[in-house]
Amino acid sequence: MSTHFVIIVAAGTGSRLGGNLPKQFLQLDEKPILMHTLEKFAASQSNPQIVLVLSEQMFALWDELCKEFDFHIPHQVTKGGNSRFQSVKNGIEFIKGSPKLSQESKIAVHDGARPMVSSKLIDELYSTCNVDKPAVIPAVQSTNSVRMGNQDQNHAVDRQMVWLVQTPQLFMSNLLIEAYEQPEENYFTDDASVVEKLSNNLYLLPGDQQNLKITFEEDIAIAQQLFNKIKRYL
Ligand SMILES: Nc1ccn([C@@H]2O[C@H](COP(=O)(O)OP(=O)(O)OP(=O)(O)O)[C@@H](O)[C@H]2O)c(=O)n1
Ligand SMILES: C[C@](O)(CO)[C@H](O)COP(=O)(O)O
Repeated sequence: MSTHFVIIVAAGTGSRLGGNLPKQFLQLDEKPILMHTLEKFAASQSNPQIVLVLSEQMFALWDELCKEFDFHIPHQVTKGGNSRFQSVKNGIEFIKGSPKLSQESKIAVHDGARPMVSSKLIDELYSTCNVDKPAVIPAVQSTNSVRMGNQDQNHAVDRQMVWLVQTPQLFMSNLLIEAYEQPEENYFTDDASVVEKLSNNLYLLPGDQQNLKITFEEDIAIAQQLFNKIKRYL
């Protein structure tokens, strides 16, 4: 059976949230956000090898947190870059050194700042990705009406045609590796936009409204409410 991988990018500074520590190290439901994210992959049936991309300055902090929270999920750490693109690229370079990488391997790329991802969604994504669907992207539709343009000039668009993209994004290894060989562009805001240059075969799989990205301070409060709700049903 071939080995699959996930690159969890967590080398950002969290400038929109602010504070002394990057958001992925802040606590949610009594442990650092990033630990929730890794736990979801470890609990999935896909059970990918986890490559965690951290800013080099945060290596020591992460080690301390793992000891403090008795966190033992197996993972390998590599250093991040100055942009999300560069951090993913470093994660790919790390995987390229693995003897377990093969043509059949699937590589997911996930934001460390999305701790609410479900193991069910992770498994759906890994099992949908194959040679015929080499790029599988979770996405949800807008519950708001959508307009395109600027403040002065804008027009309504059919919201059925608009998809809000999430992570983890799943790729056959050779496609992702080749896509990340191209130079970085400003419009590369996710991995689908990088892969799009090589392939227009991007499949959208229904994502999950709860799979929110912690971006602003209020997102932590929303995520905590979701955790509380989940625990009430356990
Ligand atoms: N140089 C970077 C920038 C971002 N990321 C990661 O990419 C994910 C999505 O990025 P975002 O939510 O924008 O995080 P930040 O860049 O940290 O936030 P901000 O844009 O507010 O500074 C995060 O898990 C973040 O840690 C990364 O690994 N390396
Ligand atoms: C990758 C991503 O989460 C997909 O929605 C998103 O593009 C990241 O954007 P950010 O501005 O780097 O948070």
